[in-house]
Parts: sequence; structure tokens; C-alpha cells
Amino acid sequence: METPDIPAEPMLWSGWGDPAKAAGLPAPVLKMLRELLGVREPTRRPVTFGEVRLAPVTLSAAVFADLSAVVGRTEVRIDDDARIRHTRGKSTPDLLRIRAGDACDAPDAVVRPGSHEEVVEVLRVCSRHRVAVVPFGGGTSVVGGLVADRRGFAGVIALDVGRLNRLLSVDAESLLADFEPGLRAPQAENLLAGHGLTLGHFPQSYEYATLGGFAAARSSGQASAGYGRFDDMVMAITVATPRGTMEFGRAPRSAAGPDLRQLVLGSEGAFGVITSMRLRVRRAPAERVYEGWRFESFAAGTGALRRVAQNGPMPTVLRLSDEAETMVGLAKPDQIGGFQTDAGCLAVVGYEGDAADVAYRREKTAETLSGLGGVYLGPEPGEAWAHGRYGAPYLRDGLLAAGATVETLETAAFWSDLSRLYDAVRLVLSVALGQTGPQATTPLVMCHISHVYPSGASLYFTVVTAQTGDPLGQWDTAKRAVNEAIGIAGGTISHHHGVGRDHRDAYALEIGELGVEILRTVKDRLDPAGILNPGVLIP
Ligand SMILES: Cc1cc2nc3c(=O)[nH]c(=O)nc-3n(C[C@H](O)[C@H](O)[C@H](O)COP(=O)(O)OP(=O)(O)OC[C@H]3O[C@@H](n4cnc5c(N)ncnc54)[C@H](O)[C@@H]3O)c2cc1C
Repeated sequence: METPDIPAEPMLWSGWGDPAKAAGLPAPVLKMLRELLGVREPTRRPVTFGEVRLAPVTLSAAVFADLSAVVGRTEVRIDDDARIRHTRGKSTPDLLRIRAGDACDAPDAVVRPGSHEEVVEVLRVCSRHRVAVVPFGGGTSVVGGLVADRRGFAGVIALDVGRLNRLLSVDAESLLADFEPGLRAPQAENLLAGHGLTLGHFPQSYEYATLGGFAAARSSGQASAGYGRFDDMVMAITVATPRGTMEFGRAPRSAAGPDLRQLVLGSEGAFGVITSMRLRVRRAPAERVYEGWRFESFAAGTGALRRVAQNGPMPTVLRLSDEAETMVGLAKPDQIGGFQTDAGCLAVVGYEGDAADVAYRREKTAETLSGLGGVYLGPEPGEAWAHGRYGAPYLRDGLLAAGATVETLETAAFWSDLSRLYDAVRLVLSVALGQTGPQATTPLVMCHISHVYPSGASLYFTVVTAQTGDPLGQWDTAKRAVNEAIGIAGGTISHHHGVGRDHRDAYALEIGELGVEILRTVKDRLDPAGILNPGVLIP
């Protein structure tokens, strides 16, 4: 998999990604925004860094002294720069708020422990003083996973795991590697490359997201067909809690009772702070091939993907854009704006491995796809996707600046429910974001499938619409309606972004009252003062 350089700069405080890569919008996109979606330039400009509004720090001198005694005075930061950069995550509502100068959710301090023991001590100090703790990895959450409920607390700290950034050991015989959680994905890949290994986890947030964040939010990368989801990779996990240390996982599989790793995976910092993990790794592939296929319709392409997922062998990357996403060219962000209306639906299929394995899987997959109506387009669309794959999120800043709201959301369901779910989400988004009156507009709703299983798949939607005077309210209304529609249509509220605050209520409906009670009981036991990420995950 082609991997970008590790960004040297901290992430843009008001937008996505590496400041050096900030991109303008291509002219055809601007034209489409104006003519097709009725987008008008916003009247308000985004604030400058100096104009961001922060509440005063509420931590007492005693808390400050106790935290400094654990991690060192310089690792407890209360300056504006540190606080603003640890405010919320990177969803579109997060960006709309910070661009408007609103940093009311900023932590009072950013604390950076240097070891597992220091994390345990920080949690003890915060429990004693009733200070809320937000575990902070790369800060790329898109579900409100980095905002603590302040009520009843003497303050909030962001517990940044950035100093826990080592590859601790490699077991080449078992294909395992022990990592600390604060490594960003490209750093981990670089370290593994020195051993001829790869993790194979390539989400679109790859440049900035961390290993701990992947485990805490059950992330899934774009090559999940071949390498699996991140939660499949976690063989063992160590967690610091206010009550001490938990360590789970000591064999590849076990019948020794329920698998308590699963209680940590997806717990989004509400039960403890992940301080190390033993991850399954793979030998670095000798060969990589990406290519494109065309299907007449999304339904036809979906059927073909299902057959591949059920009959195998599996490619490494398997994704299918619907008609709208193919038309806009979102599958190839470098070439966005081609606007081919007769392009059908583009599937990108990739294979990584040794030459014989790649050749075998390619031949078998091609047989299946062509037998179900797929037309082979050659390597160009696949290579273009692989080259531009981390580029799309950079377009969001330009779209927001131009007066468009753009956001993504995702879900998953069994194959037999998938087309109903697809129709329901598209309909609800179109109705909720469509505007009537003299300047009537319809939003652009696009979708792709990029994670497939024998029993079902995920659906990933991108929506672009003209901003109203209240873009936050506009999106909030639409998102509530979609969450409800997903539940009714039988989908899960998240396939890989997680729960955070944004999906908390929908998640509660999904797991039922008893499920919520189990989560509350576990939390009460591990975190009796309730300091860990209050308001996230658990209603
Ligand atoms: C542009 C963009 C593209 C994205 N693409 C994808 C994608 O392709 N696939 C995907 O799965 N996700 C994607 N995401 C979502 C996000 O990147 C993932 O949820 C990722 O797992 C978050 O990692 P992070 O290190 O940034 O965690 P953070 O955002 O810092 O934290 C996420 C949650 O985990 C908790 N947490 C963080 N570290 C720890 C720890 N060490 N111990 C305990 N709790 C912790 C936090 O408190 C928070 O609740 C995308 C996000 C953006 C902005």
C-alpha cells in the first residue's frame, strides 16, 4: 500500500491534516457547488487562532501540583496553543465550531505521561480531585469522543498519550509486535518496515490517528478485506484504570471464559487508558496491484462484491462507489470533478502479497466479477485511487470555506438488509438537507461499500449541501433523522467511527436497557469517581 510521508507539522487546528497539504477546490467543483447545489459564499469568515475563545482554567493549584509531581512540570500544559489543539475532534460540527471561534470544550490542561505507571498515577490524582480525564490519541475522532461532560467536576484534562510512542518488541516467529498507544499509524508502519513487516491498517485518517485510538474506537482500514479490522489485530492489551492495571490476552485464541479484550476494544476511554498492545502483524507484501472495474448499477456491483466475500478468495482492497460517487469522481480525489454521468459504478480492487498469491487471487476474483457483469477497466482507476486515497479529507476545508456543508457517516448491515438501509439513509438525507423556496436545493448524497464480510457490508455516505445560516443546526437535524432511520432499517449506528457522544443515544437503543446497565456496572467498578470520558459512550 502506498503510504504518505509522516507529516512533520502538528495537525491544522481549524481543519484537517498536514498544513503543508492544504488544498484549494478545483474549478469544476466550485462550479458544481454553485450551479447544482446552490452554494453561496458564507458571510462570516473563519476566526484567526488569536480570536478563538477559551474559558479560564479552573484547575486548582493543588491539582496542578499533584499532576506535575507525577509527570513533570513541563508535561502539564495550560497554554492556549495546547488547549486549542486538544479541543474536540475532526468531525464537520467540530470544525464549524472551532472555525467560529468556539473552544468552550477545551480541556483546562493537557497532561502527557511518559509511562504506564504515570498514567495510573494521573488517574489516581484525578479521581481524588474529581477531575475529568479525556484520553487523547491523534484527535481525529468524528463522533464527539473527545468532549467530557464537565458537570460535577473540578476541571477537565486531556491525557495525551503522545509520549508513549515506542515499538517495544517484535516476535517475528509469531508475527506479533508490542506497541505503545501513542504511535501514529505511519510511524508504526515505518518501524515495522525495518523488520520487513506491516500492520496493514490504512484508514483515511492514517496520517494522524494513533494505535491506541484505533483500538479504543474499533477502527477499520481501507484494506480491511485483506488485513482485517483493527480489533482483529489486537492479541493482547494493557489498560490503566483508576483501580489499577488490567491485562488481557495471552494466546491467539482461548476458551478461558469471555474474552475481556472485547470489553476494552471500542470502550473509547470510558473504562481506562490503553497503554500497550500486542498486535498481529504481516510480512510486508512483495507485490501490490490495484485495478478498476465498472458495474452498470450499485445493485449489480453490490451483488458481485457479496459473491467475492462469500466465495473467496478475498482481495486486499474491495470497494464499490455508487453512481453519484462515481460521477463526481470521489473515488479518485486527485482527479475529482470529472463528472462522467455515464460512468456506472466504479469498483476498486487491490491485491497485496507475494507474486503467486496475488496472481491466484486476481484470477479468481476477475472470474467472479466478470461473471456478474463487471467490466475490467485496467490498472489506472485503481492506481489513481491508491495515489489519492488520503487526499479527500483535505477538500473538506475548502468546501466549508466555499459555503458548503460536507460530512460523512457510516453504518453496516447484513446483505439482506443492505439495499433497504441504503435507500433509507439516502432518502432521509435528501429530505432533511433539501431546501425549498425560491432557492430550492437538493443535497448531493454519495455512498460506497469498502468493508465486506461473508454476511454483510458497511455503507459509507458522503453528503454535500448548501450551508444555511445555521449550519450546525442544519446538520444536527439531519443527523438525528439518519440515526433513527439506520435503527429502523436494521443497521448498526457505526461500523468503524465509534459511538462518542454523537451516537450515544442510538447506541443505547441498539444494545437495550440491560446492555446499558452492564456498561454502567463495569464503569462503576473500574472508575468509581466516573472521571473517564464522562458523557462519552455510556448514556
Ligand atoms: C478525515 C478522517 C478520516 C477518517 N477515516 C477513518 C477510517 O477510514 N477508518 C476509521 O476507522 N476511522 C476513520 N476516522 C475516524 C478516526 O480516525 C478513528 O476513530 C481513529 O480510530 C481515532 O484515532 P485517534 O488516535 O485519532 O483517537 P482520538 O480521536 O484521539 O480518540 C478517539 C477515542 O478513543 C479514546 N482514546 C484515544 N486514545 C486512547 C487510549 N490510548 N486509551 C483509551 N482511550 C483512548 C478517546 O478518548 C476518544 O474517545 C476518520 C477520521 C477523520 C477525521
